[in-house]
Amino acid sequence: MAPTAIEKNRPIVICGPSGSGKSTLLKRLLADYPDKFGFSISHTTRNPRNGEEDGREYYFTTRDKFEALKNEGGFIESAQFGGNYYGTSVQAVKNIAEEGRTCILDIEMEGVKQVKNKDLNARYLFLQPPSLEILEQRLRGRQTDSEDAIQKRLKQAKVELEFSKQPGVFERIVVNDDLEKAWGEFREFCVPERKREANGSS
Ligand SMILES: Nc1ncnc2c1ncn2[C@@H]1O[C@H](COP(=O)(O)OP(=O)(O)OP(=O)(O)O)[C@@H](O)[C@H]1O
Repeated sequence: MAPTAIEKNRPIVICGPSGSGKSTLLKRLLADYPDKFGFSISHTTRNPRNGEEDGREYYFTTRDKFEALKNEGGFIESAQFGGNYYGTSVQAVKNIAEEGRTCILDIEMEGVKQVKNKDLNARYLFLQPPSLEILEQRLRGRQTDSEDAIQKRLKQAKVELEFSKQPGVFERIVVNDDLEKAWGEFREFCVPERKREANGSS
């Protein structure tokens, strides 16, 4: 039987503490392979703003439809902000595979557990900072977080590092010490050699 889109284009879950370098590596991946990857489009019950299109920025939906899909287990995760629902549906991830792209899910620990409960055939990579001390330096260095936020992130990082050690959760752990080395390992996981040689056609 021919492989399904999701079997051919397995989604990639990237998880790692805040400040471990996920955005840095993902930015490089998308710049180097602009046609290969995609991000799923979220559902929302909020109204579209001027210029927003259904299926581009969001899948716009009603509360009733959102709740029905949620009750059917159609969401990987969902949350409420400002009185509106937002969520990532299983189908939105499958849609990226059907377009011939690999869906990237940049998610935290709870999200990883949710994805594992869905039939998404995902591959899981954990990005690990070299140490908590270096993670703290990097969080301070990027100058985007308050002291309070840094402390919260470090506390959560400890929980996530423990989680990453559980056997069978992550297929690959990349330590982001030297950036070039981490990039090489990250790219190898996301774009295995044989696919690079085939120029992305396999
Ligand atoms: N190997 C590295 N060596 C030194 N600095 C690095 C390295 N990798 C990333 N950084 C720096 O560390 C900081 C945190 O990286 P980044 O913002 O990519 O983390 P993140 O995992 O995406 O965080 P968040 O989850 O909060 O978005 C950035 O300032 C980045 O430039």
